[in-house]
Amino acid sequence: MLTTFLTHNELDTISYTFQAAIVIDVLRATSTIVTALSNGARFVIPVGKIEEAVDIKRIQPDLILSGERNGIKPQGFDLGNSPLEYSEEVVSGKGIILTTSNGTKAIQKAKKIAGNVYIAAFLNISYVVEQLSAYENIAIICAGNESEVSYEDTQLAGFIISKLTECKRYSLSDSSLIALRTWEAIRRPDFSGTHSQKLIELGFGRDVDFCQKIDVFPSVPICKGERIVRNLIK
Ligand SMILES: O=C(O)[C@H](CS(=O)(=O)O)OP(=O)(O)O
Ligand SMILES: [Mg+2]
Repeated sequence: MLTTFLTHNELDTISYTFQAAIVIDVLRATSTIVTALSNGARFVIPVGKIEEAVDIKRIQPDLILSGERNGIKPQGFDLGNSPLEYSEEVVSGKGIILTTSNGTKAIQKAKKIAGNVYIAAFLNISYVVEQLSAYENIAIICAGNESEVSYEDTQLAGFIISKLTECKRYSLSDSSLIALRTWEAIRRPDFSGTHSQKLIELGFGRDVDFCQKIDVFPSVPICKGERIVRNLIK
């Protein structure tokens, strides 16, 4: 069964569990996590609140404190939520604390409903599908924007469902069918939604271009305890 959640707020009332969950926040948290780990970061700690992130940094000052609120890097933070900031020179060998508006909250909620939690972006989609095809009962979690559906996240969910159902027979929830049909209508990333526009207005147009790239990084981040680590695909 493939069950899709179109926003992270939908997880608040879930009382059942899944073998695996995949978290999608194309703009921009999961694109940033995939990029950071692929560029050699040792781990990412996803955190819901700014104060929590700052507390971790106080105890472990060597970690990079990063994230955003309203798209912008909070005062005193080392990095924002732009994947392009997470170059090899900046993150290689480092641990990162990340707090964002939606993505890191979605990851924390995913950990409550599944033992195996993976992180997806267009940047690593085929590698994600390879890992997921081992499971029968999968939650596909789109972060969305608070309780609003995100167009890009829904497209990627549909792309993943399209690839998974090519290799195996799965039942689809209605939300999975909505995501699949959204993807099938275009069959390429279409970043014409409101979030892309907002990021372009904030000066992050290059992020919007970058996050549309497919299969740039052969790695699938996976949650291990409080950390997200790189699962290198050979
Ligand atoms: O930084 C982002 O892209 C968003 C925040 S906003 O929608 O731009 O305000 O955060 P995310 O948690 O990655 O969706
Ligand atoms: Mg988002």
